[in-house]
Order: sequence, then structure tokens, then C-alpha cells
Amino acid sequence: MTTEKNRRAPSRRPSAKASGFSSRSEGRSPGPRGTDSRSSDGRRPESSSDRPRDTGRGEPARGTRRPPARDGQAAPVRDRPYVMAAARIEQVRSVLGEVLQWEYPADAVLSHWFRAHPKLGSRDRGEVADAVFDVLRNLRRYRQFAEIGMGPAARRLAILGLSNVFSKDVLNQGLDEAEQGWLEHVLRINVAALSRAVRASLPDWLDERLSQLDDADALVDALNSTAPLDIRVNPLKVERDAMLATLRTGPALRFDPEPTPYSPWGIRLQGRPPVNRWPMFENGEIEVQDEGSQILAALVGVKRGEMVIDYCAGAGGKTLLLGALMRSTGRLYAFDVSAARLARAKPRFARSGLSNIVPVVIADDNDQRVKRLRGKAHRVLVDAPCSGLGTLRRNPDLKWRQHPESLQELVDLQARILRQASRCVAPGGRLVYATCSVLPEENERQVEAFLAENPEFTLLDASKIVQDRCENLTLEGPWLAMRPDRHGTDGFFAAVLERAKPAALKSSTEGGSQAQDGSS
Ligand SMILES: C[S@@+](CC[C@H](N)C(=O)[O-])C[C@H]1O[C@@H](n2cnc3c(N)ncnc32)[C@H](O)[C@@H]1O
Repeated sequence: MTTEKNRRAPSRRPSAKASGFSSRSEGRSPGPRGTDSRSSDGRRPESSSDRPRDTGRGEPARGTRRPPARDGQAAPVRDRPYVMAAARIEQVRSVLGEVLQWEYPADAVLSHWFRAHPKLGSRDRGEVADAVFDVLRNLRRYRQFAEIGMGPAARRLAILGLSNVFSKDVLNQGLDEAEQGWLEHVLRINVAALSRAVRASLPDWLDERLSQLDDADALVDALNSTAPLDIRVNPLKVERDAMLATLRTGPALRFDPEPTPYSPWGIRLQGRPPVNRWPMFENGEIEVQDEGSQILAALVGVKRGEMVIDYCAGAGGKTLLLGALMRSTGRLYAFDVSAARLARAKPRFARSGLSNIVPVVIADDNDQRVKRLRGKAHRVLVDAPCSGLGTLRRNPDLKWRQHPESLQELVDLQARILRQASRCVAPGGRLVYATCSVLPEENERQVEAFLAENPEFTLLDASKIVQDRCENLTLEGPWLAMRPDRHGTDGFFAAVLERAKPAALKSSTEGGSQAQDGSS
């Protein structure tokens, strides 16, 4: 009963001073964040893959770390007397009581709960968070297991979550005899014999939809796993190789920094490093961003001096990379309807050293500033609000928070945003539509419907365009479709659409349909 987080620390660590790390870098999890991530408005909360963690998942769990192996043999799990097992079960049960109401995203609930329990240290928080997320990942199966036997189901869920965090002996110290027997029994159940929906803990509607995708089993398994943490360098400030060298000679070495395979700016870290306490984060040299999200920004293909709109900029994950790729020249509008999200982007913009970003809170419909930019932008990115189902590795609660009705609302919203944003694209300019979903109705079908209504746009081959910046990435095209089972990233989708120049439009439509944006 150990987790993949049982990584051994390197035996010798260079001094913090020599590496440029402050001793704080090994410190506690980051502080609170806004609570407007409530997504009962049918909008996906921003992917936490693009945000530093503040959910207590910053340190490996106590009672699970192994001391260094001797003579090539793994050392036994350290089973020190552990008076906290009973308390920890109650803590996890208490958090689950709030999370399972599905009113707020799980990481927001955790942050809130940790603020209300300030005496817990970073390892305590890590254990609680790991157990809660394990329950969310396996909820359907655990609920079935919890029904076997006596006692409150919520406590049994907490015990199951902690069974993947603590060793058996440590956990047993918090269990009575009946609970120990029940746990032994359910952990012996042959999971492989269960239906996929139960085994992988998916609601039926989602299992059905995912089963229609290629290699569905591999995708489902990958979405149900835990993810590493990707960061990226700010190309305006530092080269990736230089940053890798710094990380490898400092305390970050124990998080195994490696270059990401496809993005030229990415660095992958294992475990849950407290990145946002590191000096290179505070001075804007690195940002947290999943490799897939970095690739989407690359796909926009921005150039120096252009006018670019990031139409759904949120907390600025992609805006930051776009701005750096424009070398802080031209003008990059960061639009969003959420003032709170844009407010969270502002400190990131400030750290980055970029001076070309113009954040603008826009109205949901009929915004005058958007109208003024009709037909003017060289590039428009629509990183649309979506189900977020490509990010289940990091946000497993989304499979329980989404349902077919909320999905349909999102599909309608995406179509509306795509239509509005497309009006800003200049003739010959490009519109990039992206989601972090793996569902065709939010992706391919959405783009096909848009193209059918907007003949002045043509679909370009995203797989070829992305190779300009990510040469190792070979995709089928014409879409950009990243998957955790194939690429080790979150699930992302993107399409690149080019707006015809007036002459081309005239000849292709032979005087037929007109551009529908009012700018023609
Ligand atoms: C997927 S998130 C964006 C994430 C962001 N691009 C990043 O990389 O961090 C989608 C965003 O769309 C915004 N949004 C929702 N409706 C919108 C609309 N009608 N116009 C513009 N933005 C909208 C949401 O507030 C949310 O921040």
C-alpha cells in the first residue's frame, strides 16, 4: 500500500545558497487563492495544471517514504509509531463531507479547509490531500466497497483513501478490528473483474462517451492516474538548459527535473514540489504550465509586433507564453468575462516582465471594445470554457461535477464565444480554438459546425504548424489532440482556422456567401 510518491531523496544535496534557493523553498504549501473558481455557472474552473498548487499536495506523505535502499534491496516502509492515524481518518472524512457536496472544486475546498486548520503542517496537509484525491479518483468503486460492512460510509471512504497513503500497519493503528477485517477483504477484491465504469470509477454517461474514442481503456487508465508537475521557463528571461542546470544543483534535484519531450520550454518535475516558493518562480523565470498547454500556446504561431487576442485569458496561463513568444512587442489583449480571474493573472504578468499585455474584462455579449477590434487581430486564441475532462489526472472531481446537461450548456457557450471571437480575426489572420477536453462534441464537432456556418474560414493542419516550435511532436492532423496515454500531457485539443483574404474569399465563393462578421 504505497504510492508512486515513495521516491528516494538523493543522498547528497548541494547547499541552498549555492543553488540560488532560499531555505523557504522547502517550506510549506502556498497560501490561499480566490474562491471564485466555483463552477456552478457551468464554466470549467481553470485547469489547476496551470496554477501553482495550494492544496497541500506539496510534500510526500508521512509514513510512506522509504529510507535509501541498501545492497540493492528496497528498505522496508518506515512504520514508526503513529498516533495520528485515527485523527487523519477523521480529517479526511471531514474534508470529504464538504467536497462530496460538489458545490466547489475539490482543490478550492481543500485550500479553504487548510486555512481553517492552520496547525496542520505541510506533510499533514499532503496526506489529507492525497487521500481526498484518491477517493475522488476511485469514488464509484470505493462507494461499492464502503457498502460492504458496517459503520458510516464516509469514514470508510476516508479509510480507503488513506490506504493508498499510509502503510497497512500505520493505518491499522486508527482502525478497530472490524474495520481492519473489512479493509483486508475489500482490498483483496479482483478489480480487473469489475466493469470499466466501476473499475475506473466513471459515471455511466462519461464511460459511454469515452468508450467511443480510440484506445479508450488506455485513455481512461491514464486519466485516472496522478500527474507530474510541468513548469516552463520564461523565454524572455532564461534558457531551459540553464534553468535545468540550476534546478539540478539545488534542492529541486529531488524532484527529478527533466526536459519535457515536446515543448522546448518545459521541465517536468516528479512529486509535488513547492514551486511557488522558489526564487525563480518569484522572479518570473518559471511558471507552472502543463506541457500540453505550452504546446497550445506554441500553436498560435505569434510573431513580433502582431496584434493578438487571448479571448478567454483566465488567469493568464497561455497569455504569458504568447507574450514572451512575441518578445514583449506588439499588443496582446487578455480578454475574459471574469474580473476575478484576470485579477489573478495580474501578478503573474508583473513577474513575467512582459510589457505588451493589455488585460480587459469584457461583457459576455455585445462588448464595445470587442466590436472595435473587428477584423483587426492577426491571431485570436479561444481557450474555451470546457468540461475540463482532459485534466482528470489533476481534477478528478470534474467527472462527478459534470453531467450531460452541463456539457450541453458548455457546448452552446463555446459556439457563441467562437462566433464572437472569430469576428476579431483580420483577413489572412488565424483563429485557434482550444479546449482541455477529450470529448468530440466540445472539439472536432464544434469546429466543424463553425466551419459550416463560416465559409471564410478554412481549417489548417495543426499537426504541421506545431512542428515549427515542437519538432518532436508528430501528430496525425488536422487537429492537435494531446492525450495523457499518448503524450504524457493532460488531454488537450486545438484547431487552427485561417480567415480568407477578401480576394481569396471572392474567388472561393464566386460571389456567393459573405463574411458574417460585419467587418467585410
Ligand atoms: C479554459 S479557461 C481559460 C484558461 C486560460 N486561457 C489559461 O490558459 O489559464 C476559460 C475562460 O473563459 C472565460 N469565459 C467564459 N465565458 C466567456 C466569454 N463569453 N468571453 C470570454 N471569456 C469567457 C472564463 O472566465 C475562463 O477564464
